[in-house]
Amino acid sequence: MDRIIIRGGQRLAGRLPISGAKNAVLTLMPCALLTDGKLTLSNLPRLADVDSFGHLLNELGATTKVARGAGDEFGRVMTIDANRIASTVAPYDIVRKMRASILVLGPLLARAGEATVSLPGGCAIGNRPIDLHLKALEALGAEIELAAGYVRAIAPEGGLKGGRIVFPVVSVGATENALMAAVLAKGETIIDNAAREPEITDLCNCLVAMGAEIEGIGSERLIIHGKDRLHGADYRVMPDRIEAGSYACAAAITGGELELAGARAEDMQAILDGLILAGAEVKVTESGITVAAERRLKALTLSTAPFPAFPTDMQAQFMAMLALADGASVLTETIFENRYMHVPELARMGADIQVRGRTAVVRGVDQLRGAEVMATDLRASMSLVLAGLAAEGETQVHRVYHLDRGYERLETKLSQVGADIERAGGD
Ligand SMILES: CC(=O)N[C@H]1[C@@H](OP(=O)(O)OP(=O)(O)OC[C@H]2O[C@@H](n3ccc(=O)[nH]c3=O)[C@H](O)[C@@H]2O)O[C@H](CO)[C@@H](O)[C@@H]1O
Ligand SMILES: C=C(OP(=O)(O)O)C(=O)O
Repeated sequence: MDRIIIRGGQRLAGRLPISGAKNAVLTLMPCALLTDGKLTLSNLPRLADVDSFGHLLNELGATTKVARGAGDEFGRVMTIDANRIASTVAPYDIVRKMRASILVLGPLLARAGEATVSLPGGCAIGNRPIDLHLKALEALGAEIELAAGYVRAIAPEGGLKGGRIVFPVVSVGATENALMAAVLAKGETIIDNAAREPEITDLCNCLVAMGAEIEGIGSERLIIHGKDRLHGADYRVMPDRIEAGSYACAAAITGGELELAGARAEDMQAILDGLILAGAEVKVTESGITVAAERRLKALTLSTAPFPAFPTDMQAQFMAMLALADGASVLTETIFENRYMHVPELARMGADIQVRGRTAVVRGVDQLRGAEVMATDLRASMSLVLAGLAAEGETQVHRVYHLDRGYERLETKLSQVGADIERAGGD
């Protein structure tokens, strides 16, 4: 298994292009199942999850073609043709690699009238049930059965019917599945307490480009007027706000200055506010966002919550950054019950962090030291890379496959702005 080797202490400076968003592309790809036309996605990031989702779509009978993007620095173009759905079963082997596979449930059910998807199960950051996805589909008339580790959903005679969905808690994935099912249901669907993450807006915009009718885009109430059919479309994947936020932390933790080319400030205001409060300088330009830090950062108090608040997907990266700040920071994780797997690894590099329940107190230290550390999940891995960039000496981050799920060409991008970083094989 590959590892990443970082010799820390380099100040990062320069222009770093931001790729298409993982969490957007993973909900845009299943939209192809809603139409017999072709869906062409540009600004497609090179990520293991995109490959896995492509394999899943192939398994269902869709063809996927990938080409180089014109003018894009990294982005590619994928054309998905699900003219014929050959299977409505998403097998365990693919679903276990990528939880977002559950997002084929809504579209398959809406278009083919049935779907059988392996239950994704728990993962390192928490339990992650799918009860809200299933309740939402039931509200549209689906019958659901759980057996042998699979969820089987069947639409009523004549197809799904519009309905009323009120989410008791905000769920990104459940909102996505509900939306993708409702666009082909008969009549009107109202979704209340919908997630408002920018990736949901991206999904709505793509569905509208395919002929869907959705009111309230970007708000917590979505009203969908179902259509008999959707058509193909060309759609550009939004920039990755979490990748941009992660590299903003890389600029801040190394006392450097990075231009995050293509990043959109309106998608990540809470992240930028956090950086500014910590003492970083943030400039929004026409082509992206520039983040710089000249002095030692200051401690922060932060709590994760659904958009527009501070995202859980940035908690680990901020923790690494604050491990070197002046004073004691208090971070509270309210979304996932077990998202502190990076704490013991950061501690091995000299960080002073105490976790009590959902709250972590991070007392800034003067220096981190390189060490061999183990990545446990995607953002935990990034927090270790960030710590390694600032640490004295060499850091080896093992289990790099987590990073490959969500960061396109991490070593290339970071070495182009001055990091001493490389990928090495086998451990
Ligand atoms: C591919 C993708 O877009 N992943 C993102 C998505 O994950 P994902 O869509 O899985 O996250 P959710 O928003 O659904 O989860 C939020 C909370 O709701 C709970 N829950 C969720 C569904 C359900 O049926 N029942 C239930 O109890 C979860 O356990 C969690 O505590 O949003 C998360 C929260 O912003 C991000 O961290 C992930 O990066
Ligand atoms: C938790 C994440 O992703 P996923 O939902 O794909 O596991 C993430 O992107 O940080």
